[in-house]
Amino acid sequence: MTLRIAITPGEPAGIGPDLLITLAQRQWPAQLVAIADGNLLQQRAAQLNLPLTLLPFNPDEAITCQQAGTLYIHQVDMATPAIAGTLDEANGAYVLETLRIACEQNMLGVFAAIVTGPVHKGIINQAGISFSGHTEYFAQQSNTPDVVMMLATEGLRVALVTTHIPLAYVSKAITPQRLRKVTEILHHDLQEKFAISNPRIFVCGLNPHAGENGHLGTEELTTIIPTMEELISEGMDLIGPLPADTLFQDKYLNNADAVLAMYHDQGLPVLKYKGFGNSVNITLGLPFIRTSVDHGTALDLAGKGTADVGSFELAIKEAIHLATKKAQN
Ligand SMILES: NC(=O)C1=CN([C@@H]2O[C@H](COP(=O)(O)OP(=O)(O)OC[C@H]3O[C@@H](n4cnc5c(N)ncnc54)[C@H](O)[C@@H]3O)[C@@H](O)[C@H]2O)C=CC1
Ligand SMILES: NCC(=O)COP(=O)(O)O
Repeated sequence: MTLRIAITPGEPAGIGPDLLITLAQRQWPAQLVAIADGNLLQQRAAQLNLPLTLLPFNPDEAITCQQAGTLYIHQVDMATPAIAGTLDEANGAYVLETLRIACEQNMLGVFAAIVTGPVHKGIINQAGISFSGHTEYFAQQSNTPDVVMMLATEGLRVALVTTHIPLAYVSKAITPQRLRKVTEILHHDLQEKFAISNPRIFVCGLNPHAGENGHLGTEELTTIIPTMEELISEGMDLIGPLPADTLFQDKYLNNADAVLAMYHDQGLPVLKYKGFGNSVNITLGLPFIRTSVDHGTALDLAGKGTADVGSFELAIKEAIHLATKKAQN
């Protein structure tokens, strides 16, 4: 069965378009539909000296595998032409519109998954649109109250209890309800999406040394341990809370199906140190499959042809893999 995958290249001044054009030089076992401005892709392909034939996307046509050097295009007009490496807030609404269409069309079943390239959160906000990330945006657009950001590389999966919020708000955001919901979604998706029958999840503490019995912070005693005890009594295999500074060692990781970190910069630096360029970001709990890259817009590399395609490639492959499994079930 051939599947149809929506791809949003993200910020037009960043490396997302470059990476998509580079990856379109090969044949894919799925139909890849870029939701983007075709003029941007043609202009960037010329800048990178790569051939690109854009084929108008028609959802009523039969789904065929992607041929090398081609991309299907669902046209969304930019407000102004993009210059590689130079952000322009005039295109903030365009970026959001590509995400909105991708979400809507996935909800309607036109696509089997969404793969997103990197967006620049700052320039979207500068354009007057409140935006903290794809994860939160897709949750809101699909009316999903709780979703989980998980990044995965060979040998390590890291999921986050909180995502794109200021550090000052993290403690308050780690409520028993949120921790329970995140752990349930992670546990469920490790079973359903990754075929792990009884997932073992290692849980980080929030405070240094996991609070040192309340002497260095109390969230472990008031929230994390009681919630974990409840979930363990319901049958989950949870270990922790362990001090985050010593959790990420093979002794634990060799027996872990995932690590649950309390906040963005607790878990992701370790994941990216291990596998930057070879990691994929997967949103768990959404009503559709969504994968993404492990990196940002890398404006310093846009238009130069030197950006590493590894993570974008993995994001497309993982989306095809997850969507194929879902279709088979
Ligand atoms: N999936 C997404 O939409 C993501 C978006 N971002 C956004 O990207 C913007 C820039 O963020 P930064 O923190 O500067 O991170 P960044 O990932 O864009 O750049 C950090 C460093 O990594 C390098 N780098 C990034 N991707 C690379 C690649 N594919 N190949 C080779 N080198 C690469 C860059 O050249 C730079 O030196 C921010 O607005 C951030 O919010 C960040 C992460 C993910
Ligand atoms: N650090 C991950 C990141 O910024 C990408 O998040 P999202 O846009 O996929 O929600």
